[in-house]
Amino acid sequence: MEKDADGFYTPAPAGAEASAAPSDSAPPPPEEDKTDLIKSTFEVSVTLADQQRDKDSPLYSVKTFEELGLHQDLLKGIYDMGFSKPSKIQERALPLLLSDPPQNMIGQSQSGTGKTAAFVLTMLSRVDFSKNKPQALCLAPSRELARQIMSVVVAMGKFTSVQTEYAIKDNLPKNATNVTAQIVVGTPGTMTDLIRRKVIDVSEVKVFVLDEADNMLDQDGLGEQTLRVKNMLPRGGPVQIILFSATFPVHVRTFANKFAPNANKIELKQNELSVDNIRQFYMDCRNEEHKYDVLVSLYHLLTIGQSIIFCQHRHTADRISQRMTAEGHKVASLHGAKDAAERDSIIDGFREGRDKVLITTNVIARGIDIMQVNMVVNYDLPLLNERPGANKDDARPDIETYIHRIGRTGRFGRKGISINFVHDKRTWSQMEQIEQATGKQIIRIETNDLDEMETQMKKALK
Ligand SMILES: Nc1ncnc2c1ncn2[C@@H]1O[C@H](COP(=O)(O)OP(=O)(O)OP(=O)(O)O)[C@@H](O)[C@H]1O
Repeated sequence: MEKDADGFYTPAPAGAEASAAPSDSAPPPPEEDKTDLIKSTFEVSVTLADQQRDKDSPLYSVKTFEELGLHQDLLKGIYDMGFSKPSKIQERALPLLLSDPPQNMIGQSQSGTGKTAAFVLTMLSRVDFSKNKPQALCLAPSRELARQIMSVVVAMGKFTSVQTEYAIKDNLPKNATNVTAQIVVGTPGTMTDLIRRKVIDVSEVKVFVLDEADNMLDQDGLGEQTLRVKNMLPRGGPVQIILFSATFPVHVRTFANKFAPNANKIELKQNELSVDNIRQFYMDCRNEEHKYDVLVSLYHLLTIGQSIIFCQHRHTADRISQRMTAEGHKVASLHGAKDAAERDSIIDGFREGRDKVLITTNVIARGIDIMQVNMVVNYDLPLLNERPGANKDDARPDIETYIHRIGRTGRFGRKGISINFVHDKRTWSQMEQIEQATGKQIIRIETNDLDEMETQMKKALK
């Protein structure tokens, strides 16, 4: 993050993190890559200060962090991270989260508006650093997100003596016996396993956080595993349950209310679900093969900043990344079938800007926060789980996943672009359903006029 003398915020230039990395791993972009498009991203003078003064912005706040009742050491951590003013969700949620006696919370706010800080600051505020026992547990749907949340815990807790531990696959040694860290962040399967084996003693746990809570509670997803963790928590002492997400579809709300009874609630209206700084486009492709050709023709634009290409299936992600690599393009691919170490190194490489194009599945559709990502491509539109034997033509779009996918760009007030590939009647109708559900227009761009495409994109990023 970069701020100028007036407190204005300038989006981090593409590859900014990379320039902080050793020079052999992240060479500066060649001069010829610095097209008008990249300049336009640099020169965007949308200021964070302006957005934080606009009542309608999710980044708006009246108060300062000092007024939210945070400990001095945490304020130091916040300022050290470069934050100056809270966002709307932080301003509204933190006083409720920190009040005593602790109350449950169901909090909703658009992607990239700072929910992580709200629950991380709560965990850091509630734990007793003098006790060497787990006191706050946080669950996320993917190891990538758990690792990212942990990096926020560590950064915000930099001026405290907090100890942390992961509950993610292949992280703790097989013979680990006793976790002494106060804050444990992980995924539900591994967390359950470690609690069952008494590696994690939950007797002192007082905060339980679910990030991407609608996904974590969904019976078609991680719901069962998450409930298992909750049922192992101490029943005597009150545990503060905190659920956060950008989306809470109707079908999980009832369960969320049961899971976090009597919670304070912060909710969004249906037409507020995605932020306006993400401009949405679609490209009319002729067929599956043409989708691939169009993607390749976009390669130059994809690499100006960073981009994420979402596919519905792992094999598609593998196939197109292998094909593009064989044709001399540099792309990375990530999905759940890769082993833990490989997943870590792929996402780290992308985060550090060594790779600019990441081809993936829904595994990182949620939560992943990489500022330089200014483009998301839905190579395949996200679909709800197809029931065995169901007619393919009836497949419905997965609106929540769509909102989370496009939310990988346009983080904390930055501009971003999303492009949907449609290639037949079915995908066209699915896109229309998405447009209707989100209330946001999706604009057509030509597939065969690269100059026109670049012009439109420049405009969108301004
Ligand atoms: N008050 C603040 N001032 C400046 N930057 C902030 C502030 N709060 C959060 N950020 C930054 O904004 C980005 C987005 O925050 P975060 O990842 O918490 O969003 P989120 O609401 O959890 O999004 P998602 O729904 O996609 O998970 C992060 O890079 C974070 O460091």
